[in-house]
Amino acid sequence: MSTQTHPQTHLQTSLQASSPTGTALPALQGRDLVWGATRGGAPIVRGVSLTVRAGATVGLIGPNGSGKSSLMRLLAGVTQPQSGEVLLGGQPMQRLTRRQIAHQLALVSQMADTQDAITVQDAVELGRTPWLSALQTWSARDDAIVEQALADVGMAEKKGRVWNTLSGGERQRVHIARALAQQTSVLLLDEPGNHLDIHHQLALGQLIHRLPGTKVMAIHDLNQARHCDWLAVMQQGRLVCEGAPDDVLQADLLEQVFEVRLRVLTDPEDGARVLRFLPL
Ligand SMILES: Nc1ncnc2c1ncn2[C@@H]1O[C@H](COP(=O)(O)OP(=O)(O)OP(=O)(O)O)[C@@H](O)[C@H]1O
Repeated sequence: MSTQTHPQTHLQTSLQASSPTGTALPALQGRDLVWGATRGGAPIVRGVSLTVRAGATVGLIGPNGSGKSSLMRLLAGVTQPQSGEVLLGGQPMQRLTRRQIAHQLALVSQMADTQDAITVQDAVELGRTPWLSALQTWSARDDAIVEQALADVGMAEKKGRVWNTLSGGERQRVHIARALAQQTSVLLLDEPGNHLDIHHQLALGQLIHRLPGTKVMAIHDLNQARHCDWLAVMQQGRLVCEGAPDDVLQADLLEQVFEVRLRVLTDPEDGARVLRFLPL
């Protein structure tokens, strides 16, 4: 597979471009998205187009402040682009109701918090809200889905705990459980490993990759990003490169985008490649 670099970037133009789309309808698509122009300044998201194939796990990488979270919020329909559009399952998002969006897409955002004195169980049950109505009231199936989501993130034993007594990592796991309970075909995760200890980071990585459906996650750990099917690289509000992880995570790109020097090591035990980063 090849990488695709984008016209705005100074990065070297890539090999032949291959579409991440395949033949199926993309699960999620951003078209020429622009957002967040400050007075007299450049927009924060600057003409980003990204196609996410159904069933793919896409990693969004880039330095601090490059616009990953801003792009995630646009793709989730939480903020509206100043120009461009987002298509969800082929449908322009602006024509969908909040409930229709919530049936298809869940977002785990960074720094989401609440002051409400809710329990872990209450927080995860919120994930079922889009599916409830006067005709569709809470059922045993909803209980089972919530229970499974709590178990998936290892929070079942703490389901009675009150939100403000939880640690940062526990809160993050509850956010993820709430999104899992929403049972959508598209899951957007903004730095899901944030606050998690190494055990829970690995467990979460395995869980995310086991989950069916389409996943887009902003991620800082480039060794973990290698497990995605596709990587998209943000720099100064632009998507500057995308492709298969091993094609994207090359020394020249890492030097230009992250200002680090790459060394690739091999684990003598299983032959796995490990990326090591050094200052330039
Ligand atoms: N609502 C806002 N108003 C003004 N500036 C904003 C707003 N949201 C984001 N920014 C700015 O836009 C830039 C991109 O922010 P964003 O959070 O999207 O980056 P990021 O790539 O997710 O960063 P990080 O890796 O640090 O989480 C940053 O300089 C940030 O300060």
